[in-house]
Amino acid sequence: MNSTNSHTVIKTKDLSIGYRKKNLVDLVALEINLEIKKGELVAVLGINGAGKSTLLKTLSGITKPIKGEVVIKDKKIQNTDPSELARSISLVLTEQALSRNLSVIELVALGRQPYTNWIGRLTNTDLKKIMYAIQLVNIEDIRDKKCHELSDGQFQKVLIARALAQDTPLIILDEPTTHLDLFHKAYVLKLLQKLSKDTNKAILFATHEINLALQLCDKLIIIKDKKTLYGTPAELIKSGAFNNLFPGNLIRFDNDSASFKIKQ
Ligand SMILES: Nc1ncnc2c1ncn2[C@@H]1O[C@H](COP(=O)(O)OP(=O)(O)OP(=O)(O)O)[C@@H](O)[C@H]1O
Repeated sequence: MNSTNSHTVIKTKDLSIGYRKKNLVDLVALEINLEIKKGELVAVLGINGAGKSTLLKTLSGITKPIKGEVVIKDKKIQNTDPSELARSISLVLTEQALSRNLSVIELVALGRQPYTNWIGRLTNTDLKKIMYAIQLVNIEDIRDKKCHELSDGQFQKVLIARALAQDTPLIILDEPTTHLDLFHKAYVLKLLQKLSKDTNKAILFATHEINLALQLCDKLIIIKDKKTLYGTPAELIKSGAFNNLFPGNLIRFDNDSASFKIKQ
């Protein structure tokens, strides 16, 4: 296997993703070749059912590749044990059944699980990382609230703080702006952009907020018709990647404003 550049956080080689049922393979996308580096903010885009969640699940080791490789720290993900993986990738799934009865600080502290001993006792280093994560996301004022008392936007920030406390080189988020209003969508994605630069972590997220992703991300992964395109927003716009992203004639991509418009 070729060794990765020291700035590479995760890469794939001829990766095919999908689901196996008995002897049948349901292929979602194929020949995915991408490389995400430290400090990069990368969005996965595509219409409903294109395969965004499947890609994130495969990159985080939850779903096995159908073919090809996912490589983290020069090692295939299949050969990485779960505790090592938990120190490499933190995963934020908005719909996950997390106890909303925990306080904010307790939920953020769960991010330290990969490092704590079997009774889960937190060391001073753990506490420092928890407080630092809370400070980075600017939620000091709600740290003692119960999670069920929070708005969706506040809860999303708490989940991001938990991922930061886990202190991994890669954070993966599946639709982190679902249920948020336009202001909070922009706020959360701008926060992710700032965190990627301030902490030098790679942050990868799936989203339907294409206009915001075009403005904020370093790179974009587009999944369409089982194929992926990977590049900077400028490269993808230039190659016409957005022109046929959606079916029909309802919306069109406007190159000048780099955004989608309703066809009048
Ligand atoms: N556990 C599963 N088993 C079999 N097929 C699945 C499974 N999960 C998803 N799929 C199928 O894989 C395809 C891609 O689904 P996926 O959830 O990855 O898309 P998505 O781009 O994240 O969609 P959305 O934007 O609606 O969340 C779909 O056809 C879906 O039905």
